[in-house]
Amino acid sequence: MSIDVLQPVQPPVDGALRLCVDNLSVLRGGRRVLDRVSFSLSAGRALVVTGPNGAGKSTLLRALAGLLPRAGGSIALEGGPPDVELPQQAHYLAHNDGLKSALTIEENLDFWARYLAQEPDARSHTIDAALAIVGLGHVAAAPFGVLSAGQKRRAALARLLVAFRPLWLLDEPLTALDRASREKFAVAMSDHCAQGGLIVAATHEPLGLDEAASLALGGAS
Ligand SMILES: Nc1ncnc2c1ncn2[C@@H]1O[C@H](COP(=O)(O)OP(=O)(O)OP(=O)(O)O)[C@@H](O)[C@H]1O
Repeated sequence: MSIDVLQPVQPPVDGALRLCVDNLSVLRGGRRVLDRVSFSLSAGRALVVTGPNGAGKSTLLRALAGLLPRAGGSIALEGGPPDVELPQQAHYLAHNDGLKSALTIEENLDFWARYLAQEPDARSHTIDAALAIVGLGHVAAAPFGVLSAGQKRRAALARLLVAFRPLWLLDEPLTALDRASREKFAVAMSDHCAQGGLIVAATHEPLGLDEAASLALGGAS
């Protein structure tokens, strides 16, 4: 199978990255869902985005991932390679797991690792290592489609590990995870931050990170 590859991402200078969101406004269906949202996040830090249903958490993540246009304001990942766009420096984990039902978990992760065209980087995990971290080594050869809901989410989280991207954008990452899996993923998130990564996570539940900053969005619908 031949696949188009994204531009390789050079590892950022540790500690130099900073996500800066300034007066961000986003419309959905003509309605201003995000109105002049501002925050900044340094390398090594995590931001937990909270708010009631409809507050705009997914909208914020999609805008950061470059999937929704801005109605105003700016988004910048400062300190990274100037010729690489922000979405190519990010992993975006949506509600959808982003894996193919008919492919095995190994095949899915192999696709993502090659698609993301990672240069050799000590911060990327092998597929075996990523599966071990999320506790799916025993079902590596099973089609993604036959997994349980929690196993599917764990496979989606393994996708974050097989190619290093400094910025993780996570929409309800803990959905369907049992307690042990949540604890393991909390360790993976801490490790990512310790490596100079940044995390923006929308969640209704505690992420298990001790020192995460928080951003509360208002306005339910
Ligand atoms: N394609 C769309 N067209 C019109 N309105 C939309 C569209 N997508 C989302 N919205 C609206 O935008 C608002 C924000 O939705 P969003 O999914 O960002 O909320 P959320 O905070 O992530 O909610 P939840 O906690 O339920 O996941 C909601 O009122 C939603 O109905």
